[in-house]
Amino acid sequence: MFRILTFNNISVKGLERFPRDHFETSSDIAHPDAIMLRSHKLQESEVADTVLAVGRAGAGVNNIPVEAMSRRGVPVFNAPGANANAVKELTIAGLFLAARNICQAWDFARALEGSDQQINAEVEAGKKRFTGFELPGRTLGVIGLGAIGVEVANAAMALGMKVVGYDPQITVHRAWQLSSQVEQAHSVDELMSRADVVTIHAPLNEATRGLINGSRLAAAHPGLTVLNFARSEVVDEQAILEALDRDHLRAYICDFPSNALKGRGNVIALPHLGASTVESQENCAVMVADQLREYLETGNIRNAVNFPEVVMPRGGKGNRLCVVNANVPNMLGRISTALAEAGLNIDDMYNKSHEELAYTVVDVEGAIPESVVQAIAEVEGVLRVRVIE
Ligand SMILES: NC(=O)C1=CN([C@@H]2O[C@H](COP(=O)(O)OP(=O)(O)OC[C@H]3O[C@@H](n4cnc5c(N)ncnc54)[C@H](O)[C@@H]3O)[C@@H](O)[C@H]2O)C=CC1
Ligand SMILES: O=C(O)CCC(=O)C(=O)O
Repeated sequence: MFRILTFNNISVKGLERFPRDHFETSSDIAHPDAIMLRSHKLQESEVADTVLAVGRAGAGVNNIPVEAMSRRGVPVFNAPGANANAVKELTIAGLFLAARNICQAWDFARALEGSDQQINAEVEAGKKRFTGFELPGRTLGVIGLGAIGVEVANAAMALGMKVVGYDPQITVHRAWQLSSQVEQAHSVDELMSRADVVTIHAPLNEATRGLINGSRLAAAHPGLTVLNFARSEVVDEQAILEALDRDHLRAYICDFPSNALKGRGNVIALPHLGASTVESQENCAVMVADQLREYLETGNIRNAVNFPEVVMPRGGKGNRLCVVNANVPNMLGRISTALAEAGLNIDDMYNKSHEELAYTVVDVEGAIPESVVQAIAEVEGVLRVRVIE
């Protein structure tokens, strides 16, 4: 029986991927084998020693202590692309809200009082305050051309915008998906100097914290609009507010409310709704549940942010040994020596590394004695050993 501890509202469609005869899922489990969560800050919870894997039913993993999990030999899975359409749609909605001052205009209209004739008079007199701009010909700068950024860039092209993108680590896969009309910026500064609207779709990490700062805003076109559906900390919020106060920034549209943003006419802060569609919640939960289940049952790893991709079909009738170790020379030799010394014949073997970690899966003929597991666990650099029968 595998026990999955859940945080947040995980789609039932995802939880149903765990067969009840050998999986238990609950938000109240003392010694879980895995954790499945959305935005819960795992840094604030104790992660039990029994945890073999963590699954983020979403894209961003800044709410998970990934490095600490790596040191424990625990893969952290996410769901690349599974919520990209949802975030794209909300980002494009944010673009329209900003371009046409829709929220401010709606507030104005909702507050109108008097007879219909009086309301109509106020509408005609007041509407000039909400004059907006159209998108064709305007330039959208997209920072981060991954699953979401590429979809936003392509959608903006279809709306007639010019699009300039910046991503120092764009993958070949994403580059193929991107409209060939999207122009490349070679730096954030270049992108900001060319854009009328900037949208950020990069992960939060030390390189992206405060990416949109005071000096970058000052160098941007007057009247710039910033869309942030990534994470609140990728912008320097104070610098955003100061640029809004100077009317240098036209609007800030984001998914991350805060006290400082409250009550500002040219700020729209949504309650972290980017991925909140039925479809996206299902896609993310199903994808991550499948990955967790496969890892627990077979040791195979798909879409872990801190581990290599290792998928080896299960061969023979023997045991499978899964070893997580530091990515240093001769580990593979020491694992296979320990197996050979115990007279165990290897059916199949797969070893791959990712940054400082390596992961080895070995199918052997017959059962692996506990003494062999112990010997491998004691090899310097081995972080975790697991036998799957
Ligand atoms: N508001 C919401 O509900 C949601 C927010 N997000 C946020 O959006 C982020 C992006 O999501 P995806 O597109 O699915 O991730 P992704 O991993 O597919 O794409 C991220 C892209 O950012 C690029 N990147 C990394 N560092 C960069 C830098 N310094 N400058 C420019 N680009 C950089 C990467 O090379 C990658 O291509 C997530 O990490 C998460 O923080 C994601 C889903 C929902
Ligand atoms: O699960 C959610 O609603 C948040 C999604 C998100 O921020 C992400 O996937 O990075």
